[in-house]
Amino acid sequence: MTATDTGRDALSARLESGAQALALDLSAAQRAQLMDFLALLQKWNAVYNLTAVRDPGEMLTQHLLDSLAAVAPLRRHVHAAGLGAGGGMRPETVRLLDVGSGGGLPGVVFAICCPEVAVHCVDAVGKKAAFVQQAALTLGLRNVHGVHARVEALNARFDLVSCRAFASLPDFVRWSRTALAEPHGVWLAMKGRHPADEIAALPADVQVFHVEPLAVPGLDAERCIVWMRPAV
Ligand SMILES: C[S@@+](CC[C@H](N)C(=O)[O-])C[C@H]1O[C@@H](n2cnc3c(N)ncnc32)[C@H](O)[C@@H]1O
Repeated sequence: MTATDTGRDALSARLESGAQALALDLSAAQRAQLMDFLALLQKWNAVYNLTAVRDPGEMLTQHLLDSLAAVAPLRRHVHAAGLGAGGGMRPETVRLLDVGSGGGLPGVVFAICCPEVAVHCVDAVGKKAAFVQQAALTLGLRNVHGVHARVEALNARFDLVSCRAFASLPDFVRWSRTALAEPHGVWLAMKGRHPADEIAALPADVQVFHVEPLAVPGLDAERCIVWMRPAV
């Protein structure tokens, strides 16, 4: 066994215990894809400028586990809203747009954990979208698409529009509004501490229907999801 194998085994054990702490049901194949995605982020970070985090253990906590913390809430929403195969109301594939996805966070993690969701990772920087496209090919993820565009320029519509470390809530909803399928579409914004000021600055036609606290295993920091929808 090489030192690289040992490192991967240790990270893999941390991923498994993190998933357990999040009560996340992941198959062995999904855990392997997450580890392979982490390896791709590490390998190509210098070329594509994907993240300021360089240490693999830090990448695991700050990127993978942080994104994984939002998976159970995403699965719950997809199920409760009757989206996705077998959901009855809208049996076709669920469409999610991850705005300012960078190296595919959280979009690629969502796609690995939720195969019924077609994830489009949009970024204004071409090489980041190219990395996501390449990662999708390498990992065999047919439900991931890397899109090089500014979100404001998109014409397509999505059932869910997510972001992480992207912009203030008012800018996020303003720039992505035309990409949200109405009336059922929702925004899922991953944030640090409860962003009361940003919520207060939202336009009147956007309603926050839930601010959901998240606990990231191994991270002593506040995290939440701000769930929003168009106000009727
Ligand atoms: C701080 S990074 C966050 C990347 C990733 N979501 C993460 O959590 O690591 C913000 C990303 O938003 C992208 N971006 C900024 N403005 C954008 C726009 N109008 N449309 C699409 N992407 C944009 C940037 O290129 C950058 O990759």
